Formats: sequence, C-alpha cells, structure tokens
Amino acid sequence: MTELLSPDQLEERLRAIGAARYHSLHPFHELLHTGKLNFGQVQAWALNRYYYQCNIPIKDSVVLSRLTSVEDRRAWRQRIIDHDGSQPGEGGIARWLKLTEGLHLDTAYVESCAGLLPTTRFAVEAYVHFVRDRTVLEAVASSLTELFSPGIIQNRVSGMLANYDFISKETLAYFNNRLTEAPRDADFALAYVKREARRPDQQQAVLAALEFKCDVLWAQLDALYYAYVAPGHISPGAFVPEGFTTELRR
Ligand SMILES: O=C(O)c1cc(C(=O)O)c2c(n1)C(=O)C(=O)c1cc(C(=O)O)[nH]c1-2
Repeated sequence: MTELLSPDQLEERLRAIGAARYHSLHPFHELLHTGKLNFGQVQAWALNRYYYQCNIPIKDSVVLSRLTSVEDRRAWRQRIIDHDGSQPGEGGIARWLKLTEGLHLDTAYVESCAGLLPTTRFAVEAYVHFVRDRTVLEAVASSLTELFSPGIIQNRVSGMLANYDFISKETLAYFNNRLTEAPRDADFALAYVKREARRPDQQQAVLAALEFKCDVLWAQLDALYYAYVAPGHISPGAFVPEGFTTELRR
C-alpha cells in the first residue's frame, strides 16, 4: 500500500519530479539558450510554441469550468485574462505574436497553425484533453510545471539576448510578465493540491499528473530537435525555414 504523505512531503516529491524531468534539461533548450541555433531553428521553436500559447487559455477555461468554489474560480480566471488580454493587442498570445513577427514570420501563417509539427499538435492537445478527462485535482496539478519556469525563463531571456543579434528585449517581452504570473499561479496550484490531495491514491495521481505534464513539454522539444537539428527530418507539411540547414552556429 502507498503511504500517506504529509503536505510538505508531497511538495518535496513534486519538486523532485521537476528536478529530474523539467524541460530545462532538454538539449534543445541548451542550444536555444546558448545561442547555438540558427535563425530558422529559432523561428521553428517560436512557431511551434505558439500552439502551446494559444491553447493555454483554452485549457484554463476547461479547468475554470470544473472548479466548484467561487474563490478558486476567481483566482483561476486571471490566467485566462493574462493570456487573452482584455482588449485586442493585449495579453500573452498577442505578446507571443510580437516574437514571431520579430522573427519575420507572417502572423496569419502563425495563427493558422498550418506549419506545426504533428507532435506539437498532439502533445498540446493531450494537455487540453487531460484537464478535461481527469479529476479536477489532476487538472490543477498538471499546471505545476510552472513552479520551475521562472528559472528557465531567466536563463532563456539573458541567454538569447546575449547570443542572438536578431533577438531584442521587445521581441522577448512575453517573458517579462511570466516572471510574476507564473509564481502567483504556481503558489495557488501548489496550495490547492497540498490541501485537496488527502488520500494516498490522490497524492499518487497528483505526482503522475506532473510527470505527464513534463512529458507534454519534453515531447515538444524532442519533435523540434528531430525535425530541425538532428537528423533534420521535417514532417511533411510543417514549416521549412528559408535556406533550411541543420548546421548549428558556433
Ligand atoms: O517558457 C517556459 O519554459 C514555460 C513553461 C511553462 C510550463 O512549465 O508549463 C509555461 C510557460 N512557459 C508559460 O509561458 C505559460 O504561460 C504557461 C502556462 C502553463 C500551464 O501549464 O498552465 N505553463 C506555462
């Protein structure tokens, strides 16, 4: 029988999953942050990640609809506002489009999602389906990768600014807001699971939800690596950068 963990032991186990499986450890991120990728490879990353960005508020709307307490919904709805904004041109999705625009990608093409790698689509959709089909506790727990995102975002922003002449503070503005939004969201989700996971089976489900989410993030980077770095097999129909080469910058 699995033992019942104290709330703090549960947190410790969650943090251990992040330390072992978060996408900060993926070799594609290492290349991205240290300036090794060429322009086309960075374009491919931003284009594919757009699909994650635009599905996050859909995912959060599903979670919102499943939370039964007014207080929890009040807190959760801020996530949707953060990404969708309250006016045209505001919010995280619009800020992500500033990045893709800065990388010379046509906005209509990005928004059409026509150039995605199939794995990007499948991984992101698996996340949306997970929060719909599993318990609301697992749905909340699956957002807990955000506990680990401020570190990688800081590395990414400083690394990309230092290493790519085609990247500026303005194009990376998306990440500024995340540095305050992510800890706020993660604190809420962590308190929620520590409070609500009161049985061993629920605690195991929470841990498995975080592992699942790490897989969602990891699979997206595996797909980028396979298509745009090595061996460089771009899926039929997916984005092909101009003058595509898998040669890395030195
Ligand atoms: O840049 C990153 O590495 C990163 C990671 C994650 C994450 O850990 O899921 C998110 C984000 N960014 C992000 O910008 C974001 O809005 C976000 C929402 C969520 C979520 O699961 O609800 N994760 C993340």
